[in-house]
Amino acid sequence: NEILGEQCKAQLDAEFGEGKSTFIQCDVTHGDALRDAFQRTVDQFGQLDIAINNAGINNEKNWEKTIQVNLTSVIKGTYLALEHMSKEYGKIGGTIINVSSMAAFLHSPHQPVYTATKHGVIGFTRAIADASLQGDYGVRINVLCPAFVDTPLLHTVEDEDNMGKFVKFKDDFKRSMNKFGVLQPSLIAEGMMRLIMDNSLNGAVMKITCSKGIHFHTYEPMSA
Ligand SMILES: NC(=O)C1=CN([C@@H]2O[C@H](COP(=O)(O)OP(=O)(O)OC[C@H]3O[C@@H](n4cnc5c(N)ncnc54)[C@H](O)[C@@H]3O)[C@@H](O)[C@H]2O)C=CC1
Ligand SMILES: CC/C=C\C[C@H](O)/C=C/C=C\C=C\C=C\C(=O)[C@@H](O)C/C=C\CCC(=O)O
Repeated sequence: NEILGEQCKAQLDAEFGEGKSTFIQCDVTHGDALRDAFQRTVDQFGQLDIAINNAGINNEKNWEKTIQVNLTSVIKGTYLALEHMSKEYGKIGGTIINVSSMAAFLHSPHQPVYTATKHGVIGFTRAIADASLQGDYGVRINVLCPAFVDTPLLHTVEDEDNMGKFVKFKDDFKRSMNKFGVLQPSLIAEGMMRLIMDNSLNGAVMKITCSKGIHFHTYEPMSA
């Protein structure tokens, strides 16, 4: 989103001075453009320390696009970040955050493909985090699962262009939002900072909800 991206850069320039940030417009589903965005970032700032694969859409009509953005591009973004961070590539380490959703824990019958992508982000992130540990990549990789957040994405549940035949269930969504509440983006940012700053976290599944705030999902240890 070039308009919001340039606005964000202007805010950062005002706060931190010119040259401390850059905005690179890129469609994450265009592999070469995504690779180029990572390379231009490293060319400008010298190294890559933190990567957050956040782009996401809600489109049950064009569900193949939803898989491309929400899952395939998160996997591609993770692999590209590892090329610039991992000791296996002679780099110095770093940290990656992939954005899933509480939809992976409390699925909605009205978003079957969105739900599938968010489950996939958790599974991939936990697995690649283990690979990073066992392979001594020097990279911590964690996943963040927000509940409903007050952003434009939330309003797409009312659009037939996004929901297709599931738009008739939009009142169910409103009931869920009333039941579970709607978070502010600032709390999601707080969760991201915690994942970035806590060096003990790798393969963690952070959940952020109105009822429990920032907390972590725990899995039963795998038994033989
Ligand atoms: N808003 C909510 O209730 C929740 C959102 N999430 C997740 O949070 C993440 C961020 O979404 P929000 O900020 O809520 O929505 P948003 O719609 O405000 O932001 C999504 C961003 O992704 C970008 N984007 C979409 N497709 C893209 C593409 N092909 N290439 C590059 N950028 C692209 C958009 O330009 C936009 O800046 C998403 O992964 C979403 O699934 C997770 C749980 C709850
Ligand atoms: C297109 C935007 C639509 C949805 C955005 C988002 O990705 C979907 C969220 C879906 C579900 C949200 C659920 C919220 C649940 C809570 O707030 C919890 O308090 C409910 C209690 C337990 C959940 C189960 C668990 O924690 O394992």
